[in-house]
Amino acid sequence: MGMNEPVPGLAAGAVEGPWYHPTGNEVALFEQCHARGLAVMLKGPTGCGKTRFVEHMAWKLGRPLITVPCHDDLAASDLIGRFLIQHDGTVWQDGPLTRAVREGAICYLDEVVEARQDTVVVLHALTDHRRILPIDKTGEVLQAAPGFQLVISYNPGYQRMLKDLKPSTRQRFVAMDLDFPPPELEARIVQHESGVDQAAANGLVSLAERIRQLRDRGLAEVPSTRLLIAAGTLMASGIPLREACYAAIVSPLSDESSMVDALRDLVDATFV
Ligand SMILES: Nc1ncnc2c1ncn2[C@@H]1O[C@H](COP(=O)(O)OP(=O)(O)OP(=O)(O)O)[C@@H](O)[C@H]1O
Repeated sequence: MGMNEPVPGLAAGAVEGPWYHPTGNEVALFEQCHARGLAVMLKGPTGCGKTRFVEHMAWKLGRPLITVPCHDDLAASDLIGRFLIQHDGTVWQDGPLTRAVREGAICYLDEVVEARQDTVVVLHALTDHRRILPIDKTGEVLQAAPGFQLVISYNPGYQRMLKDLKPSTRQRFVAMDLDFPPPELEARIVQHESGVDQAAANGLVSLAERIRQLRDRGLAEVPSTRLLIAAGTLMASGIPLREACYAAIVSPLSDESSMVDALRDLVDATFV
């Protein structure tokens, strides 16, 4: 989701909110962190439900949500704001973090480990008792409005050797581990999100279980709940089961022919 875009499902499903099925005690834990102004770090593999969880919690807590996808070019000014040159001078424009601080929104920094270290450091004064955001360029020091909460996501397996969060940053967050849900629950999620029938959802999850065992045998990324939902969506729209799995699970996971063959064999064994 891009910066500043509305939360999907919020307008359409405002009564029910973005659907999220808890996998443990994460809802109560998040609520307590929110009430006490504690920043949260969501740890977990790609596509396991971190973003959906934040969307759900923002809705549940009645706070606006401002999402920022992080990347290695993300500068502090992309978060805080900058002066824009106009015909009659310059005007200051708040960045997404500053807006969240002023509005008392939940600010979600997706894949924060991608951001430059000097960018991450601007978060520090917001994550302790001060709850302030100094804006050097305007000389302002903003006090975070009630309801402001910082949430970051972090995929511990991804690029582990290359990038990591500094301990001084990590220790400013309450960490919550979100992993793929247990099989029965993951099947329910796949069924709900894709509209596929129960038998096919169970099949997709047992396929995922088998493929996830290949993690240490040459498969860099294992299939996420998101991939299973994509395959289920194709199935529900009439694409034959195996074809849907080849397109939505096997091909996105690997380009290497021996691995692709092994994955296809697993698909064929699951959906005989
Ligand atoms: N517990 C859950 N309840 C409801 N839906 C879920 C749950 N877990 C996963 N999903 C589904 O999986 C999809 C992918 O999850 P999401 O986009 O939240 O992953 P993510 O962990 O934020 O991934 P990334 O790290 O790639 O951003 C969601 O759109 C949702 O359909």
